[in-house]
Amino acid sequence: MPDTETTKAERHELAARLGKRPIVLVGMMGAGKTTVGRRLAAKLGRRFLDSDDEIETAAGMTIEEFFAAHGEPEFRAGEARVIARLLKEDNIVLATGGGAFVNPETRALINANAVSVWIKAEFELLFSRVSRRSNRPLLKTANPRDTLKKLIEARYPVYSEAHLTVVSTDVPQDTVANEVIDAVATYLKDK
Ligand SMILES: Nc1ncnc2c1ncn2[C@@H]1O[C@H](COP(=O)(O)OP(=O)(O)O)[C@@H](O)[C@H]1O
Ligand SMILES: O=C(O)C1=C[C@@H](OP(=O)(O)O)[C@@H](O)[C@H](O)C1
Ligand SMILES: [Mg+2]
Repeated sequence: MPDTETTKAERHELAARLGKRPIVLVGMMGAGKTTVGRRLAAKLGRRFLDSDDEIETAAGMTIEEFFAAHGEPEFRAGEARVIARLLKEDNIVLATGGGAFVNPETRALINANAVSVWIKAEFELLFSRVSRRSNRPLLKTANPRDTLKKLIEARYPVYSEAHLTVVSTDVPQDTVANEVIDAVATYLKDK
């Protein structure tokens, strides 16, 4: 979408309706939460935060190293704490790690304090993206395709509790970011 006067005006209106409330992106690994979130924040003049980045900085190690050193339960506890803290920030776009919204307390906190958006992508697209890099410890199994399928089955009902869903097909991240803006604007108009 070109950065026309109309879209600028629409973004202004969106900002007014949204106030300082965070926009939080949820969904499967590889959906594009981090890349789209960064783009979205730039478009809206908001600060971009990523729960995985915060954990990496606080722990002084990568997510992969964290899983290896401390295991998944400790990662999930840290993730929940980090997100609760970040949700107190104003004017942010927060990209969560794919498992964060599965935690019922985190999910309730996000939905009470932010506008949540499920970035939804179909299996083959997700798989092609996550298999390009090997930094997702949950997929280090004998059959990563099967693991990803099972995670999708288990998590889709949970992600559907987000306020909004934006389907990400194989289009540029900029397009997906604009679709999120449109979806949030429509949602807030109905409120
Ligand atoms: N719309 C898009 N078009 C092309 N590549 C994308 C798009 N969204 C994400 N990607 C790529 O897919 C991979 C996973 O994206 P990422 O933002 O890390 O997803 P998530 O944070 O949801 O796991 C990255 O290599 C990223 O560059
Ligand atoms: O789906 C998951 O449980 C995870 C997703 C990852 O984040 P992205 O969704 O940003 O890849 C990261 O938090 C960790 O590897 C666990
Ligand atoms: Mg991410």
